[in-house]
Amino acid sequence: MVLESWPPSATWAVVALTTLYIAARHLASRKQDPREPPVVPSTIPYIGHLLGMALYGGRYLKEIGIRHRETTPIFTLPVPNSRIYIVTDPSLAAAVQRASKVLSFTPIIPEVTERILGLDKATVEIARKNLDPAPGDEKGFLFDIQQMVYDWLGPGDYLGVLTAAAANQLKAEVADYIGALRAGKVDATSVDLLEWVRHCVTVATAQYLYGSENPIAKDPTLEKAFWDFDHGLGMLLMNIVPSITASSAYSGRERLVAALADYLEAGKYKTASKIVQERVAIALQHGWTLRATARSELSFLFAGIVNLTTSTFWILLQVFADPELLQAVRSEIEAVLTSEDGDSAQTLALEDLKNKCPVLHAVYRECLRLNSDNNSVRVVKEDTLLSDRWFLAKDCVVQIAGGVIHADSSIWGSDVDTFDPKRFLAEVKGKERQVHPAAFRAFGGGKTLCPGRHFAMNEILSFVALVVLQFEITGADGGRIEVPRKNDAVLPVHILEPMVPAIVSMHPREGWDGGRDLRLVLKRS
Ligand code: HEM
Repeated sequence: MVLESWPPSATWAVVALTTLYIAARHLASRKQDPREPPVVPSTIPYIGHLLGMALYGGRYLKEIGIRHRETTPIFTLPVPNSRIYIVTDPSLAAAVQRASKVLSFTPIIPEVTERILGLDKATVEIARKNLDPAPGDEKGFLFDIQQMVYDWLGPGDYLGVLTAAAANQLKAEVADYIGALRAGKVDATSVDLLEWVRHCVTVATAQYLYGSENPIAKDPTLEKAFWDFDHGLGMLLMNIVPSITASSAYSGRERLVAALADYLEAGKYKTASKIVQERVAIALQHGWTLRATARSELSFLFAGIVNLTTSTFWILLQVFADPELLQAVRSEIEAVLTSEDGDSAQTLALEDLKNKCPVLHAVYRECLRLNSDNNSVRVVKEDTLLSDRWFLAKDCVVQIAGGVIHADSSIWGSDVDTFDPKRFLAEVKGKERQVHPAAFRAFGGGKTLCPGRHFAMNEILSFVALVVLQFEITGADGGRIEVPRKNDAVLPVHILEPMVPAIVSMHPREGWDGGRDLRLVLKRS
């Protein structure tokens, strides 16, 4: 009888597959604990969310987040053998940040860096040691290096030293470019603004961090290698035969690592910035080889370049796209320029950009809000009840969805998708804060808050001021600049890039300085 009904009819096959599908979907969307955050099932059980993230990047998560944020501040995405808990509410984000003992980023750092930087097994073992030491315990490499970077880049004398070095290096890059424009060596009417900012920031950062012997100064083709590496990070992270599936990123990384390794082995780091010298010293104390240290230094170069580049690009584009805004920002900057009688230079005190240019500062904040879809990631080290309410299972992942929070109209207003620096003006002018402090997520938050944020602001404001003072920028045809949409269909590893290149016309602003030089100092004397 059984054989008589074989093979099964198409109807039976459909019924069986449908039943299987419903059962799988039901199983995948079951809560592990009644207090677990609401589960959002995927169309394809178990792997659907992973596929969605792989295909649509950060936009996938953002769309789900925006759909569910009004009903719950946190939800669960089931994935094979684990769960991803997505937090979309600033108060709950702050609670995640406070629970840093049980919700921690550090356990994932060794594996992420192994994949992205291509660390060898022995070095990963060193990186795994004493990640979160209790007081009195031996401290591991990651703990020591993070502590040092947070201390040195925090407010203090060294921050001033590095800011002055970076600003003067950028000034030199801009001066070189003005020279090339005046000599007719470059086409002023067709400039890819992001490419231009990338070039200035990459060359300047390599120089102020690694000195004049830095690998990019010695071999300018490494600049392209750097951006190839950056654009393939998502694939490197997946780590499926990266030399084939992420070939440009892989070969860019390996070329940079080889050049940095030669630089370190030749002792040239002794002419680098003090912070780089200290980083190398810490790596050596913990038993890293110089060749492995080259990989860690690539990560520092990356941290110093990528977010700074795209943030500066958006700020310049938005300022020059709006004549009134340009006028406001330019007047503020010109108002803080000083010069003594008979002085052959005007002085720009970098501190004044931060404290006396509220519109510039507000544009900076608004561009970061609009273009940062950053996710802060934590691993659940033990079963946890977040805010006494939400059950989070051990070994699962929590993500604070910056892209969702930055696009939340209940926080930022109904014009949330529009560029409007005014929303930050009151805050910058020191009036009462209108939004939860954890709602601004461009620098992450809690224990992983970006250590470079003070420095980044100083450097970006200086670079923008240099360009606003010295250039006229219009659309390529001489008309108004069109601001392209951001490309959010990528893994949001840094401030998002535009969907299409912004091609502009860039001319030196003649006569603005009365023939005087521009001197950059930290503070007015
Ligand atoms: C606008 C510019 C910048 C933005 C938006 C930015 C943003 C971020 C973000 C979102 C993180 C991860 C935080 C998290 O996971 O919660 C981070 C980490 C980091 N940033 Fe920045 N960053 C900027 C500039 C810089 C600069 C200029 C430097 C250094 C010169 C720097 C150094 C670092 C370092 C070293 C880390 C890793 C910290 C760790 O080890 O935990 N950043 N940054």
